[in-house]
Amino acid sequence: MSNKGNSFKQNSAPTKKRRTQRFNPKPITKDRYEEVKPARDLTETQQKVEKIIGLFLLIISGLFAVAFVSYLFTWQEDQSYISSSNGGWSNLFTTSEELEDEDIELPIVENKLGKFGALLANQFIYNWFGVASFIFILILFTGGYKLLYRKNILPLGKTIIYSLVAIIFISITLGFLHNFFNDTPHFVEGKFGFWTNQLLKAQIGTTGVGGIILFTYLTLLILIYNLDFKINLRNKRHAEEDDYTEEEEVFEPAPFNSVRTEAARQDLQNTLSKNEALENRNATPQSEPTAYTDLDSRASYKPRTEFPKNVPAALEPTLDSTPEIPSEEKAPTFSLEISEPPLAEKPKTEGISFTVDQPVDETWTPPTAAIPAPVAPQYTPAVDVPEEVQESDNEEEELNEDEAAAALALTVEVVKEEKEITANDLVAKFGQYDPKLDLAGYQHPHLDLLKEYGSGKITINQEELEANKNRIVDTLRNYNIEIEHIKATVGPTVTLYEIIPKPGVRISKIKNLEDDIALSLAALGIRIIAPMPGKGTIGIEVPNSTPEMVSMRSVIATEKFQNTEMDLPIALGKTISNEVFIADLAKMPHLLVAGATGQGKSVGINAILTSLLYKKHPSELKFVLVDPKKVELSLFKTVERHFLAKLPGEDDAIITDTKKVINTLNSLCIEMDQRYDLLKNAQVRNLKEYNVKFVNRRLNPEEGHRFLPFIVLIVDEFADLMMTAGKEVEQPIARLAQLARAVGIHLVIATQRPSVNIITGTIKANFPARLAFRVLSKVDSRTILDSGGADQLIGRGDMLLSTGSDLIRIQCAFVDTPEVEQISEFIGSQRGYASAFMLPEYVDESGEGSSLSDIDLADRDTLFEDAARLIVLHQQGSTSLIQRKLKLGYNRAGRIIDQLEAAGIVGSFEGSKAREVLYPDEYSLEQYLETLRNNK
Ligand SMILES: Nc1ncnc2c1ncn2[C@@H]1O[C@H](COP(=O)(O)OP(=O)(O)OP(=O)(O)O)[C@@H](O)[C@H]1O
Repeated sequence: MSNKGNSFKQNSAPTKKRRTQRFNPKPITKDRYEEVKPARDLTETQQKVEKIIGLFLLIISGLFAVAFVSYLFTWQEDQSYISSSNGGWSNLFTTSEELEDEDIELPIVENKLGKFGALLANQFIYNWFGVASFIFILILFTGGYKLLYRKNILPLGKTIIYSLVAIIFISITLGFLHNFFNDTPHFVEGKFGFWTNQLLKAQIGTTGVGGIILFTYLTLLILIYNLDFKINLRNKRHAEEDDYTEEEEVFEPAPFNSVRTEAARQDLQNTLSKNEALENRNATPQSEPTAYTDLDSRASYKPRTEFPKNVPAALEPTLDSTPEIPSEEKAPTFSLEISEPPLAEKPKTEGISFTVDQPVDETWTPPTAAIPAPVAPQYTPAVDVPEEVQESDNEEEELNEDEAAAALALTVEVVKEEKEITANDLVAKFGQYDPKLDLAGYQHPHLDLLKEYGSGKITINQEELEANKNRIVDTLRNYNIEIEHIKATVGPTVTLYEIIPKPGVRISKIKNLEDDIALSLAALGIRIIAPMPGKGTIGIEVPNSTPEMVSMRSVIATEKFQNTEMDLPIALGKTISNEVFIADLAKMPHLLVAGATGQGKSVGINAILTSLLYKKHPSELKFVLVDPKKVELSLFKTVERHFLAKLPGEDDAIITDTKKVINTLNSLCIEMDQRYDLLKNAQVRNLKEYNVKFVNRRLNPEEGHRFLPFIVLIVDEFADLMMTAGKEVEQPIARLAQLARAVGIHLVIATQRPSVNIITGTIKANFPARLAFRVLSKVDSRTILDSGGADQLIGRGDMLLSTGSDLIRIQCAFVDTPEVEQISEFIGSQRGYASAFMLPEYVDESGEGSSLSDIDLADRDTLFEDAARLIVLHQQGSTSLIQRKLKLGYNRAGRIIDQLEAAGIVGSFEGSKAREVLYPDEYSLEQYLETLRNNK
């Protein structure tokens, strides 16, 4: 795989162009136009008023533009009319004759907007803010556009605030510059700019005003671009180095070959080992790669010439705090905080041999020419460190305590400073590490690849509402339940009627009437929520007679999705109150999806994938796609070199074969373990903190550190896997679900059959977020959601999301196969990485992988099925049992047990113990045997 893409040089010496790309906010393109919240809350009259005001503002903005532009050319000619000494605005109401009497020449004005235009432009430009007044046109246009089209061309609030600030500063700055260019017309800065400057000048002089203006602009640059004052930093560093050299002389021991040197070095090692102990408080072993950094620090005790000045990064002993992602204010997005397991508790994978095939494209290649490799100090080769540290431990008591304390204090300080400077220096010199640089020209899919379905608006059928309301009230009245108040909220597919019963009515009574209400409304999919959490009402959800499709486009186009700061935003659809629902997969942190066949599960999975593809850059996210059905996810094959991850040596990134699924899951476990080790070395708690540190060049790629993309595992048909591989799949899935969230590995597991032997207790416990499409029975609904409800959904993307505490009904966004194809092709046609993201290699621990795969299940023993039943019945996987009961010879029984293992009915050979039986009951076995027979 080529490594050129992300070479240090490319990522280290940003050209001017690159900086601009990084710092400049994204240009506003048509795709980024955001839709304003639907006008469903407004009455028709209000909507009309809004449109009229919008149109008015747009036209006014056009007229302002005409008046202002023409003022620039005609102000001199119109001077006599507009000057306040001649009457100013009051002239507007004076007739031509009267003006003529006052010796004002005709034609009165040249301004293209006539007398009014001349006066208006004069007011804004001359009397107020000078040419900066043109910005008012932008404000009027943005406001007008928003009201008329119900779309934001720019965020209105921000535009107004920024524009007003800009008007003031531009006016003042131009006023200041006027001091130096006297021949410019006076209206350039307007009276505001002029007088503000005069006032300030009187107090602090021209230089003072210049200083304030410069300060203001630099402050703005810092606020917007976090401007770096590199020169200062570098100077500071040199100054510090110089200071340090002086101190260094005090501590410089005698020549290295003398006995005294050896002792001094020993002391130093002792203090360093203490220092390391302090820094790695929570158990970084001395031989861990961090020694590299510390060695560099040790080198600081060598003469200057050997100091590795350009060490790429250094570990920073304090934890970086990750900036909090502001949660969406109004949106009902949920964020599920689950405390991460302490690193120490992370189980280790034992006995699995693997080699790491590091995807070079994803890593920062260490400097070669630009930055010399660190010079290892001659007297302390890296490999010697642990040994010496041990020795020093033994001699610790012999140390002179005072000296040690002094040396320790100094060392800690020096080490810290050097690390700080090295990392900061690198950032100052080369900018932050940019993971996107390899595919800098990558374009996110644009909105036009998605289709608009339906009108996108909710049509309220008053008659239907009224009729349903009456029927609900009547039905309840038949059962002597009186209602105080009833209110309807119309969603895309379902209308929610909230009722407040008269005091004294028992809630359970209404809940029991579910079927009766459904009967009276002659509608499927009635769901009663009694009581509505946090509302004090009882909700009755009734399907609309004409459901509205929610298109993926209408969800992706919203401001809420475009501006979301979530790590892994998934736009699921719209809630019952027609609000766009976006959830953060990173916080869920895993999602279990269930639904009977044909109810919208595949569309749901496509919606999840599409949202992530729209939002993330290929460097930030990789998918592991498991598709036993072989057809559902094959559309994503084209994005292999951008977004997919696979095992080394595999041809296909989309995994369809059960054995390969097991290998991939185990490989993901290894990736998880490796990531935990990296996190531990970096002394951070999660992927985000880790990446922040890496981007700030505080982690050394030579120690194996790399930018870590999120990995999302999507399994389209989990039941199939559980049937064929049982525990072998369940175990790694459970392990990943328990531990992987902190290292950015998230799982989305879908199943048609939410039965307890598929969604086992272990799996359920680790998937707090569950998404249920319509299922066929209440039992299934209980299995997936721990409550009923999913059996009452109406299908076609109608779904319930359980977040542990809440149950939210959502209409899933619809994205059709051709759209997904187009998106994949759009991404696939762009330049990608040399290959898919490589997962660590997994070699089957038992070494039986190859021999098992040699077994051809199509060529099963005639007694294979009988043996399987026998073993499942006795729950004992032993060859001798088959031998005895089926009266077979050892060899044949042995062959059958191998076949049973290859078929995933029994586990692997476990020495003297009987093999594990992977099917709990005959029923599941029979189902599996049937699949085997059909596949024959
Ligand atoms: N969100 C949605 N909005 C409107 N219609 C939908 C939606 N989701 C699914 N449908 C309709 O339902 C049909 C079946 O959906 P889908 O293929 O996703 O079902 P499924 O649960 O994956 O079925 P299977 O498990 O058999 O693959 C779609 O072809 C589409 O017509």
